[in-house]
Amino acid sequence: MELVVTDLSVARGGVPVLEGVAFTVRAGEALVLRGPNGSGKTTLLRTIAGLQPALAGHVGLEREAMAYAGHADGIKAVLSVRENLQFWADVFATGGIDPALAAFELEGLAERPAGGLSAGQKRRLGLARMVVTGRPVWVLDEPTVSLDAAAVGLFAQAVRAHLAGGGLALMATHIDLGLAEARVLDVAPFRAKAPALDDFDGAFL
Ligand SMILES: Nc1ncnc2c1ncn2[C@@H]1O[C@H](COP(=O)(O)OP(=O)(O)OP(=O)(O)O)[C@@H](O)[C@H]1O
Repeated sequence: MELVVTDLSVARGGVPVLEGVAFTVRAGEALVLRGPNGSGKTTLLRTIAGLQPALAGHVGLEREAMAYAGHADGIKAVLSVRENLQFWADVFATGGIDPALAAFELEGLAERPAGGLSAGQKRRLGLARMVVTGRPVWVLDEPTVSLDAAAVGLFAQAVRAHLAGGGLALMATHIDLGLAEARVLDVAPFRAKAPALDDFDGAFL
């Protein structure tokens, strides 16, 4: 299993953001995307996860291999923590949810309605969903937002376990996860160039 991204160009709102992005992430590896606000990390992750079309280039893995966690946690507020995870286990036809509850220390919150959780607890539940999917490729956008230091440690542990099990992870984050083994890719060199104006005067009309 490997994620091979070749000459990928991505756009937001029809405007090219990054172009010529290329990298490979192999089983057991994590790649962290870095870059300033607005540099295109979210757009790149969404494109790789198949949530929006690419302008050009190729993602060498099918969407079904990936589990994506974006800024929204994808939580059903009226369901309990346990019911939320069971829902995802049913959707992905995977086994029990206990390892996911344990990985993010959610056992004590299992019967609580998810809508009443704190922001960090909701994020822990959203990340526990990744464990439940059983999918080998985790695509994570700012996974540690709202997490305290202890929960960041739980997340790093969960990623390590995922890699050790033959999975791989691609994530955008501004903070140091303590995953020394993760490679880092700065997206800034891939910034799309502004298109050349072929009608300079017309641009002012
Ligand atoms: N609808 C839109 N039309 C045009 N440009 C947009 C639209 N929505 C977002 N953008 C721009 O696209 C660029 C890429 O945004 P993106 O969210 O991918 O960046 P990011 O690297 O994830 O940023 P952050 O670190 O702040 O999360 C930004 O400059 C943003 O302002």
